[in-house]
Amino acid sequence: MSSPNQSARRFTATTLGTARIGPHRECKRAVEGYWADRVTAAGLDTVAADLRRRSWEELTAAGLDSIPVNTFSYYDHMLDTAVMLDALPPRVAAIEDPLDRYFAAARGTADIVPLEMTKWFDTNYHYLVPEISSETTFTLHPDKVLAEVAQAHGTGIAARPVVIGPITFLALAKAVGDGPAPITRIDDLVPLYAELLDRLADAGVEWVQFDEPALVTDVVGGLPDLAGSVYARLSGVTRRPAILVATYFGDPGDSLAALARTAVEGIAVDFVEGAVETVVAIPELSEKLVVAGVVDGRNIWRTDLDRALATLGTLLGSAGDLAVSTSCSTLHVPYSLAEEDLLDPNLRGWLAFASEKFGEVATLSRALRLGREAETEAFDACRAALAMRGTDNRLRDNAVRDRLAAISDADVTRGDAAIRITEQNLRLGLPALPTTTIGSYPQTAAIRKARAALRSRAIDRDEYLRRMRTEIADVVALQEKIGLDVLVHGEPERNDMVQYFAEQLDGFFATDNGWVQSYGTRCVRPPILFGDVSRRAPMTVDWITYAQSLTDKPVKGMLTGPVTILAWSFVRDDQPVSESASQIALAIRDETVDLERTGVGIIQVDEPALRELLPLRDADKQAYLDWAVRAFRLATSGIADTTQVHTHLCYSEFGEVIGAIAALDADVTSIEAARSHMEVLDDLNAAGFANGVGPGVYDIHSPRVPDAGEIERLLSSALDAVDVQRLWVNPDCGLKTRDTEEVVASLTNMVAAARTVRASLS
Ligand SMILES: Nc1nc2c(c(=O)[nH]1)N[C@@H](CNc1ccc(C(=O)N[C@@H](CCC(=O)N[C@@H](CCC(=O)N[C@@H](CCC(=O)O)C(=O)O)C(=O)O)C(=O)O)cc1)CN2
Ligand code: MET
Ligand SMILES: [Zn+2]
Repeated sequence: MSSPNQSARRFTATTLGTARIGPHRECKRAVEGYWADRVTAAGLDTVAADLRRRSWEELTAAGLDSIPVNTFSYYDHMLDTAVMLDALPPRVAAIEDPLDRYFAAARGTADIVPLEMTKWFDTNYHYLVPEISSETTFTLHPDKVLAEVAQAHGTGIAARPVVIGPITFLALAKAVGDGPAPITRIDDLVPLYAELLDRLADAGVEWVQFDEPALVTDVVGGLPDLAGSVYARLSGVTRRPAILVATYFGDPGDSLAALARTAVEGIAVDFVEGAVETVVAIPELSEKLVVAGVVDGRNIWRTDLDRALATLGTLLGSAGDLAVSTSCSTLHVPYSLAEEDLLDPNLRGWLAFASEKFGEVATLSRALRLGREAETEAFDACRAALAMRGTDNRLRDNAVRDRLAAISDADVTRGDAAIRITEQNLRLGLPALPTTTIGSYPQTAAIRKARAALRSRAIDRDEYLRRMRTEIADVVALQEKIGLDVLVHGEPERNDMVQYFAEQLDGFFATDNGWVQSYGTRCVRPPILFGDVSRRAPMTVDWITYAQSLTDKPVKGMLTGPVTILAWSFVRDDQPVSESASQIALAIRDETVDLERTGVGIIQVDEPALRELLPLRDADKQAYLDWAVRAFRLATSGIADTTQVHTHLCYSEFGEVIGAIAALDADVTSIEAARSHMEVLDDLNAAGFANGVGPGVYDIHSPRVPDAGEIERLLSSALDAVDVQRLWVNPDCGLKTRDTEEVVASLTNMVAAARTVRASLS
């Protein structure tokens, strides 16, 4: 096999990528400052350059000998790739300043609709979906990657630029207009990637990493053949760095053999997700560098070093050379345990955030080369911590297990849906086309400051409760003024719709500073699910009953569903996630029962993450949907048929889960539809769904205020698909990220539109 880079220095320890928000969310603050005109472009650049430098220094100091660069981003790495390929949509082309054009594509402006946002594989990270039309002409603009390489070389770093590969870029893009599926444009991209290789060689780059996580999925057909042909062509380029193709989030299956038959020098494989047998079966790998992802890049458990070293040992005979790595970018885990002062000391020993993972990678790499004896201390400490975890009595709660064992089909089934809705209508007395919102109202600076003040003890619990009640009273009054039919309390007391519940459940730990990017500048602190789950006390009852005491209109009880709590937490690796989901479902079920007991007539159980956990391979999907639906039904079947259950889903490509949405059997389902023009309603009908539905009538992710006319038109087209008795009127999602002025204007128009359409019915 002849390649220009057989002599490329093979590395031994790396990570596929790193977080970029900054250890204290410096990048988030700088970017939001730039949007608010408090920070200049130069100021932003300084913050970014400093974050990159600190990150590379940390990786080098930890002992990694190949450092990923170009993993930094002001917003999203798919968007960065679209910029690199000159594939931004024409509607932003008139914006001259490149940074402002970039942010316009990401967030929209008063009159520009942003790119759609969707989940990155089965994670809670969202990428911006590139739009490819038949008019899209790709050209190469490698400024960003070259600038990061130059910065890295300036600091003497062994930089390995990371770029999303052409297959994954196109597989995740969407066709607009009458354009064909983006993946059919692959032959237009390969020459640009070849040109990129040439430019990187000019810049003195030794290794480049092309990320191809699409290869572990079935998103488009024929991926193995495509992988073989694309990388045969790219590895045939005469002047180029060595190529590492990175697969992660699953077993690459047949794509691995296809890649191994090309002249690429390295392939990264996610061994946390299995794949050892796949590797062992491929003789061509004996000429490659296999970058072994044995340290979990997306969960927070301390690596079992003995087990990881054994896996590496198994691979030794199959790979030409082995480097140790995290399984994927550490984008998905917090920066460092060092920031967690309040963490339970036992638990701390069981965990590894990004910093600690880099240490594990280096330890394993040395142990692989020098023998375990060279790392005795690290292995001993690991064994001791894991032994402690194995015997911690908080892991098992027999009361919860006994309760679950006794659950029967009757416990996950409500009465006949048609009879339920008749009884609920009698009880609630709502008008046709009832208007409502999804739960949250703007999380204002005052609300967040109050919570920060409570944390720092600048105010006491009573003062905090008083302030939150004032917020609730304001939001209730606002909704009455706007004329909504079903009110909410506004969720001011929730730092996050998952963390809030996790903080009140046994079996979970929350972090102080465990921030992870969710999209753009928005971050979350996923709680750590470590043991059996149970509810200590009611979690929402006081807030909802307070809100209900202020109004005669119905106030919805507002809960997060078991699948979503699970999806947005770091989950246990010592039992099937389906079991954890059932345990959480029981806790939520207890809460619904308590809400009902206090007279609450409508309870919403949000499941926005239902689609996200869908397995990447077709073969695994049905089993997931079965347990996910059962968990939701377990959570919502403990109450009377006269209590109306709502659910809410967002950000979803509902296609493959539409049957599951129907199977949830909620009385009313609010669903994202504004951007897809109500098409989802036909799909729901086709799936046999006959319950109430609230297709979102405007997109809350954009600052744009919809006018009443456009909402009327959407409602009319919705009425073509569903009976008037089934249709609800609501936005796409919660309003927490918007400001009050936009919310008032949008909801006022929404209520006006509902009234107009209602009047036209009689
Ligand atoms: N977990 C989760 N995943 C989700 C969603 C979600 O709601 N939750 N929604 C979808 C979209 N994702 C989203 C993710 C985050 C946010 C979001 O608004 N995040 C906030 C943080 C929310 C939070 O945890 N707030 C805390 C801490 C707020 C904070 O930063 N406080 C300051 C101090 C307060 C101040 O002076 O402003 C600090 O700690 O420094 C609170 O309110 O208590 C942000 O990035 O700004 C929105 C949508 C999908 N995935
Ligand atoms: C991401 S789905 C959000 C649902 C939640 N009830 C809210 O309104 O914020
Ligand atoms: Zn939502």
